[in-house]
Amino acid sequence: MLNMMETITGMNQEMRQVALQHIDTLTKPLGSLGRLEELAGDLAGMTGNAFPVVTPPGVLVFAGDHGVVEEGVSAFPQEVTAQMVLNFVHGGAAINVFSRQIGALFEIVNVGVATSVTEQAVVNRHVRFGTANMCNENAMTRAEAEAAITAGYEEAMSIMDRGAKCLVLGEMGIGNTTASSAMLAVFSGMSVEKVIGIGTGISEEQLLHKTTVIKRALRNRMPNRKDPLDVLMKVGGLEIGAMAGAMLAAATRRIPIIVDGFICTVAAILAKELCEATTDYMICGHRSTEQGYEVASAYLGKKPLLDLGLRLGEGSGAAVAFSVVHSASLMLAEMATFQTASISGKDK
Ligand SMILES: Cc1cc2ncn([C@H]3O[C@H](COP(=O)(O)O)[C@@H](O)[C@H]3O)c2cc1C
Ligand SMILES: O=C(O)c1cccnc1
Repeated sequence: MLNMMETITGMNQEMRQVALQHIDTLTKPLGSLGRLEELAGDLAGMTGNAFPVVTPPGVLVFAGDHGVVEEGVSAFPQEVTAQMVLNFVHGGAAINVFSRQIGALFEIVNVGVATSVTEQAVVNRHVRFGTANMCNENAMTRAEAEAAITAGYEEAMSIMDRGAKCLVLGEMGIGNTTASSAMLAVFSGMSVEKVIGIGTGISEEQLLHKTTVIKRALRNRMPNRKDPLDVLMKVGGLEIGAMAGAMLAAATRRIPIIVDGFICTVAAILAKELCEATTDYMICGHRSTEQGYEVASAYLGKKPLLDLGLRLGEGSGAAVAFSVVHSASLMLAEMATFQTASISGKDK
């Protein structure tokens, strides 16, 4: 665990400045490409390259189940996780469509589905058959929490070895908004009411019940806010740990990470708690409408790129946001300067 984080250092500020200065010489009024300019500067700082390349992106979707679903916290039954894994294999999920659109390397990783998954196309990094119900016992052991993080770390290393220049991370796990809200309540110190949301679409009444369930779990488990692994093992999820591990790997390799919606943002917070410098490599792809997202993104200290009213997960919003990240990198690399295009500068 420790040596995973040893080699993570913050972004290269000098290279960021070099890129920003170059952007000011391009054929456009100063600052007129707004956040794309900021983003391009950040990409240069992350990669240490004045002309960063983000293609091909690598999409990793981690799947895991949640024992807490037996409390009735989701609108869908647990078996949907495994059924959606098959949908990913057959290419019919939203994330498949958007991954094809952006020419991504794609991998689905089973870290904790509750039933056995035998499909060849699914990478088997199975840690356990779903988490335990956090109301009654720890979601997982400390060793399992470490194994989930390691699985994510190693799969991210592997997809980067195969050429991925930017990571899009996603998840599938019925019940995982409950685990995410519980983790966020602990890390942010905010009330459960502020960090919950309707997930797959539960009713007002079910939302109240979900709040009660999370409060009970937090009271029974007492996660230690200062010990990120304790929070993950007591009230977290295997796919959440794996996404955090993948983020640590990307930061180690100076590869940009596009963070998806609510669940992925909570994984980003876990990665931040494990190693603060990891946040330098994160780009928040989109603003999820899950209520708790506001607290999560504020705690992470990042402003999402897109606001499309999405609340799906799977990495879908991050995959859509990839095109914006790609635009920023191409603008930096391909636009002419005032000098090369012989365009007159601004009148003094
Ligand atoms: C068909 C279907 C596809 C999904 N893809 C992502 N999620 C999303 O919904 C789940 C979290 O919501 P909750 O905590 O309310 O269960 C996660 O699996 C998340 O990725 C899906 C949910 C469903 C039903
Ligand atoms: O924003 C998300 O990641 C999200 C929100 C609701 C349900 N599933 C995922």
